[in-house]
Amino acid sequence: MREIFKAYKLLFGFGKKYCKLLLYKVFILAIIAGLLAPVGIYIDKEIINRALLSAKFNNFEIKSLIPLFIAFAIIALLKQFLSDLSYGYYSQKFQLVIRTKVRGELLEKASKIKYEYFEDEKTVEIIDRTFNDFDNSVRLLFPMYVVYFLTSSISLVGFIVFTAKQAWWVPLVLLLPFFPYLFLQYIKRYDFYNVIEKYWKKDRINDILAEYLKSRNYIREQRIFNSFNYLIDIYEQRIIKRNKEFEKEYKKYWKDNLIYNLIIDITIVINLLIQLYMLLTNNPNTSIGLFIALSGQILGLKGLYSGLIVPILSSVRQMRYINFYYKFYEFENTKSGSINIVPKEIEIEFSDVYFKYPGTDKYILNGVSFKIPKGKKISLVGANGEGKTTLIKLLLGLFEPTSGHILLNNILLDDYSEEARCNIFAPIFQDFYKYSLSLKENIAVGSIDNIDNYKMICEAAESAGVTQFLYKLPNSYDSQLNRDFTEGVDLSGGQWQRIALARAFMGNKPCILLDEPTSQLDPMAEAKLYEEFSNIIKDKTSIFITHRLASTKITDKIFVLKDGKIEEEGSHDELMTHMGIYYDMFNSQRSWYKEENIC
Ligand SMILES: Nc1ncnc2c1ncn2[C@@H]1O[C@H](COP(=O)(O)OP(=O)(O)OP(=O)(O)O)[C@@H](O)[C@H]1O
Repeated sequence: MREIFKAYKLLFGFGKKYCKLLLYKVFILAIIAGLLAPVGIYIDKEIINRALLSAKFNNFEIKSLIPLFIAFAIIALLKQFLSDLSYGYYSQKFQLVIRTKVRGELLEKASKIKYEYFEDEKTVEIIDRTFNDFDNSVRLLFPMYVVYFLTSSISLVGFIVFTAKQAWWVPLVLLLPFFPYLFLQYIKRYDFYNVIEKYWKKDRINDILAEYLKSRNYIREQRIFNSFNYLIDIYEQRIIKRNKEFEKEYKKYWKDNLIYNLIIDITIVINLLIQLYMLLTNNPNTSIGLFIALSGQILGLKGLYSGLIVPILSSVRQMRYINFYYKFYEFENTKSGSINIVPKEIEIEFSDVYFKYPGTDKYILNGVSFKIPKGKKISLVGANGEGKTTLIKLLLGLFEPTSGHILLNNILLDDYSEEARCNIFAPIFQDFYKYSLSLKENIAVGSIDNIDNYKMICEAAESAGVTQFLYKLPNSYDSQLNRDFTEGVDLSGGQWQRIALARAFMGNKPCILLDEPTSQLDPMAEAKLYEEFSNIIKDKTSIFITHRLASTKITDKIFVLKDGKIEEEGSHDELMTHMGIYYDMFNSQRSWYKEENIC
């Protein structure tokens, strides 16, 4: 219960902050809607009693009934109007506020939390559900449940007032099944919600599979490999299995509901009989009018009960989603030190760095130590999965070392502010993002502060060779990329890679980190880029991850990563003389090139 109050405090806080008036309007509306029930009973009673009286004495006077008829019509219309206003308008409006303002707050928080939360399944669930389920829960909790609960409570009070006048025990009979009904519903429904929760993980896996079946990038491969039917089969089998399990739960739920409904139905009959008894025994506070008016309401007792119970019970379920919101806000923000200066030159030092990914036991880095002097360029090589990209992620502060230190110009990396770090490093990963934005924006994301610096964007594009295909684009730098929009243009992998490179050249950052920057370029383009590279990166400190060992020649030194350690270190010639891992790797590639030449 405390959690529910806490959640409503949070929601009313949003309401107060973003739409104060709406908050008040909802409460006023709910109170009016609640009052309509007892007022309706009174009006119905009066109309029937007066009509019967007139008929008895044969002096039917329509005039005296007109105000009552008008009130009757107003109540009937108002009921519908208030319901539409509440569920059709206020509810949507509040959700829109949540979707825009609160989601904006969530996005801002997401931009600050440590990157590691996006790579751990447990925390990914929290992020996913905060974004997807939270605003839906909010819509239900407010205004829906609030209106539902307030309206039903006030209606019930009206009911109690009318029936208590007949005899003190009549409202008790009315309320008698409420508590066992609430209790049974609580236990069973709670179970049912627990079952639903278990399916989140399975549903997520299915959703990911469904995404493969409808997303352009995946469909191409499925067509080529003809794996479409196989994936559809898996998807269908999973869904059928899930639905069967779910069906069992629904059946159980339906059976339980039969019992609840029976309790309510028996209550309805008992209360109707009580009203009849009151009428037949000439109870002074009963009349035919009241009997008919109350009977109508008693028949709707189920709605009244669910109006009281559903908001309470469903609120319990919604708390799970609201809890995701709290957990999300408990995520630590990326550490940001106090040093705001961006040095012109950077020296990088890893000192005995150990690292394992959060939630895993295996050390990916096992005591890595090295130093890259200012302005020097190194190649980082090693077999797949040796931890090259991981090392870059650590250098960027996306993850923190499990132990050991990373220093920039002899200062701990953590001591630099986040902003400074962003302005020091220009990283390009293998899986860089292809934004459905204009070419200009796609380049400028590398240093978004320079989005309007046309000269810088052009220079970055020139350095990365983007200008070589610029003439093919319909609107030059303003061309929309990707085919998500009708006017969008598709580019080749190599062309995209050049754009990604251009991002790295934005903002004149002192340290460039390139993770396989030329893997998609054709050999001539790659060779040319290497030629130009020294000029482009000039005095910048650079780390160059590559599997094409020929490219290591443009760097000053080569580090070979093996079993989480720098196993070899030196120039190309030194490592070749050493005849270790690098020597073997280089020779295997050399022989491959030779064979190809022979062909
Ligand atoms: N978020 C993560 N959680 C757990 N393990 C991870 C995560 N990301 C990567 N790994 C693991 O870390 C190891 C190193 O991965 P990394 O991408 O750094 O290798 P790499 O040397 O860059 O490989 P490649 O040459 O294939 O790009 C791999 O075994 C990988 O499975």
